Amino acid sequence: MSTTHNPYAPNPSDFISNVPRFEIIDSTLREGEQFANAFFTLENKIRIAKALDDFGVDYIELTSPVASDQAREEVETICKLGLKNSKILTHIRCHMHDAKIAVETGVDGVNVFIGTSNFLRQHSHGKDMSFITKSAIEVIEFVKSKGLEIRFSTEDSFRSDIVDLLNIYTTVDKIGVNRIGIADTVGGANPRQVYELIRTIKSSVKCEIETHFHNDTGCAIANAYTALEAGAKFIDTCILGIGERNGIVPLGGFMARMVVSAPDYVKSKYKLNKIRELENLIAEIVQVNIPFNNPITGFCAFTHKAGIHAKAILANPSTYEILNPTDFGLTRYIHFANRLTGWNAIKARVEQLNLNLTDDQIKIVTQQIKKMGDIRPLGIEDVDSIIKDFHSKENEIVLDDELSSNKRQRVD
Ligand SMILES: CC(=O)SCCNC(=O)CCNC(=O)[C@H](O)C(C)(C)COP(=O)(O)OP(=O)(O)OC[C@H]1O[C@@H](n2cnc3c(N)ncnc32)[C@H](O)[C@@H]1OP(=O)(O)O
Ligand SMILES: O=C(O)CCC(=O)C(=O)O
Ligand SMILES: [Mg+2]
Repeated sequence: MSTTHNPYAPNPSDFISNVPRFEIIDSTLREGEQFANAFFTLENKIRIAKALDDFGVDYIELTSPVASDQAREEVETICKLGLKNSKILTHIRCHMHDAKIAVETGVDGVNVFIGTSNFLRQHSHGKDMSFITKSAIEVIEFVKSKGLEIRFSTEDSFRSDIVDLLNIYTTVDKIGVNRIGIADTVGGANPRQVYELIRTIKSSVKCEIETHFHNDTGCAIANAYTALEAGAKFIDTCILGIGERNGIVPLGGFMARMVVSAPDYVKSKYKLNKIRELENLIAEIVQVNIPFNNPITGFCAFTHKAGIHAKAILANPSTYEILNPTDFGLTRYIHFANRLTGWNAIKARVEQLNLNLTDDQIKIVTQQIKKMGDIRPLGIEDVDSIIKDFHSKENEIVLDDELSSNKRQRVD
């Protein structure tokens, strides 16, 4: 027997990795409010905050209280909910005006940001690095003096000069911040760039690292995972990934990634069976459908179709599943009403229908199903009626055989 390890055929346990004990900063009520379709009433904000708390996210980030009178009221109201699991943050510009309002709202901490790339320095706030550094120090010291958590983030970190980044991060680290934030604001970073930047920054600061990945190029979850491998601890998420443009790391998809990499930690900390409820809640409020290929909750995320897959799934679901639907309170489904089906899947259906057919008979009826599946899409009723017809005809043949053998016996 060969003992060569095949790297393309890992066991489920081969996906477990040594990522740190990460924490989730869910920004559905901040970044998510920047999603084109989002209009959150106070009542809905409370529903979402309570649902996120129940799921177990570590932090909930709220829209700046400076955005509007109502926004401020919402921050104050959510801070008074007395959530059990989640601390409350608000997200403000690196500006004393915003900081003074934020610290009065009752939040546990403040997430401060300012753009450091040439694009943002020229076209957003127009400030140079020395002004940014001065404002950062002033705001951080002020928020700390109020006894609140403080995170300082550079917006558009991946298009910022590395020397500027190291200077600003080491400066704020020396003053003492809870976290620094690294943001892929335009969603252009790839996992290798994420690994390199976070490794470099991690080796220069003592504080923890939070990350914020946009999904413009489809790398958000992969980048979040790589950030953890590189030493980040906090990941920003939104339910269904909603946010500015096409959004950021989706909470559910990120959980799918992490339950494979750190199953004990994830299952003990977060109520995975609440993901569907959370996503349905947001989908309804922002009027979108859950994508068919969404991790975990897409309508066919646990549906197996081809005969080869169905046979192996019936023998051992892990053969073709890296996620176990029961971890999310869901069930798997075997789609047997199509021409790609095989006799093992049809046998399982015959057993469900409580009918008796031999394996050879099931192979014949499977061919009949495939013939019909060549002509048109099939429903379960089509397959069931083919099986039942076949079964009745086979029974008639048996009865005929029995009758003629009885007759023969009488003649004999
Ligand atoms: C990448 C991100 O998602 S960052 C978070 C984005 N979030 C938001 O924008 C929250 C909602 N925003 C708002 O309600 C408004 O934009 C406000 C209240 C913050 C500001 O409104 P306005 O004063 O009317 O300014 P406006 O939105 O047109 O422009 C942004 C202003 O913030 C300044 N600014 C932008 N980023 C920063 C920053 N990180 N730190 C300090 N100032 C900043 C800009 O210079 C500009 O000020 P200016 O008009 O004096 O030049
Ligand atoms: O505050 C941050 O770290 C991120 C802000 C943001 O939403 C972004 O840069 O896309
Ligand atoms: Mg963002």
